[in-house]
Amino acid sequence: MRRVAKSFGTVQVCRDVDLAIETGEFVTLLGPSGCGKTTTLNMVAGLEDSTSGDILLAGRRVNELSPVERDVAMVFQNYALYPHMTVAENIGFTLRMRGMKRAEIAARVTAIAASLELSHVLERLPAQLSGGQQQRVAIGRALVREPRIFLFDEPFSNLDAALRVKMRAEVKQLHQRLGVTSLFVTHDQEEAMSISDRIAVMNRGRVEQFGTPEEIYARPATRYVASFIGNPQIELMPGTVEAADGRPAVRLGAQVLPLPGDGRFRPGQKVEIGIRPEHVRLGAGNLSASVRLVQPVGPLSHVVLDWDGGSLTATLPGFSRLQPGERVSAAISPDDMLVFDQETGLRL
Ligand SMILES: Nc1ncnc2c1ncn2[C@@H]1O[C@H](COP(=O)(O)OP(=O)(O)OP(=O)(O)O)[C@@H](O)[C@H]1O
Repeated sequence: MRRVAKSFGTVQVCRDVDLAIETGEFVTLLGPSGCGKTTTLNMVAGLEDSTSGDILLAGRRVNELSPVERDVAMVFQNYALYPHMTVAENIGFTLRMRGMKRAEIAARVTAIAASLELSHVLERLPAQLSGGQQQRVAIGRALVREPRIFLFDEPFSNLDAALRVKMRAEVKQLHQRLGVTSLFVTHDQEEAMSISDRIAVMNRGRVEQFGTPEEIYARPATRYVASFIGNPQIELMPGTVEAADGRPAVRLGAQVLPLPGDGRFRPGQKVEIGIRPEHVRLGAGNLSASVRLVQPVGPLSHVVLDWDGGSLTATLPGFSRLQPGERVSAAISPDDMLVFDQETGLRL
């Protein structure tokens, strides 16, 4: 997509969306409700016209082409299976519409059903399937057409949490096997991180950052991206850069924490410091805090700390023995701190 914009009347919902998706790539549009993800996907699908800009598929402008001519396949939140047709008939439906021979349809349906582990339910009606199976039928129906691009609009949002995690893995494995270019929409950052080759983080109709899960997580371009990705959320604290013993440091309330000495910072600069929970090390360091809350989640414990600069969450391995009210000292390596310009929100 090149500089794509979309307005509904006077309301602009997408601006300057530039996304170059490689053939075979799995890309996710991630952002909160209303940020324009579905509208962007619909413009790729041809279900919605763009107000300006180019939609390109395999290098060709397709703005004027219908959804069918674009050769894209869409999987929606509600699977929209035909209730009176069997699984086999649902999967083969578009092929029958195209007038393909029965034997060829049967062969394709059999192959797709095998890859989606649906072979044993081919003669059932959708109502006789679990939610996950229905979802796989919907994917099978899209796959059987051998589309150029697969578009998914929050396909797992109607499933319970456990099934959602399972379906993520299934879709990812399917993509690894078949390599169909895919564009996936979700507001769930963990889903996006776990499934994508690259993620486009959207905010109010714009793409704030387009990168691999690691780039987005470890090197967020903006404060918004940093706070949207990560669970527990990154802790953000306003501070001012100063020089301590000739080295840059940041003052957060009464505490002073060293910053990397690579020339990125100047004294007096207003910044916002981002600290991820796994970067807070307890037991050594000059940040003195008290334990407010210990939340074990199995492999990890999230420990919420109070200090005079605010609160901070530390993620520790296993079951923490810390008690509420206990005093601890914490250290954060300068290289682990994400520093943003307070005004622009851009990472420095
Ligand atoms: N047909 C329409 N007419 C007017 N406004 C619309 C229309 N479709 C979407 N919008 C508005 O455009 C904005 C973006 O909607 P969109 O559905 O793309 O967001 P989204 O990020 O997919 O959110 P969600 O996850 O809630 O679906 C919203 O503010 C929405 O109200």
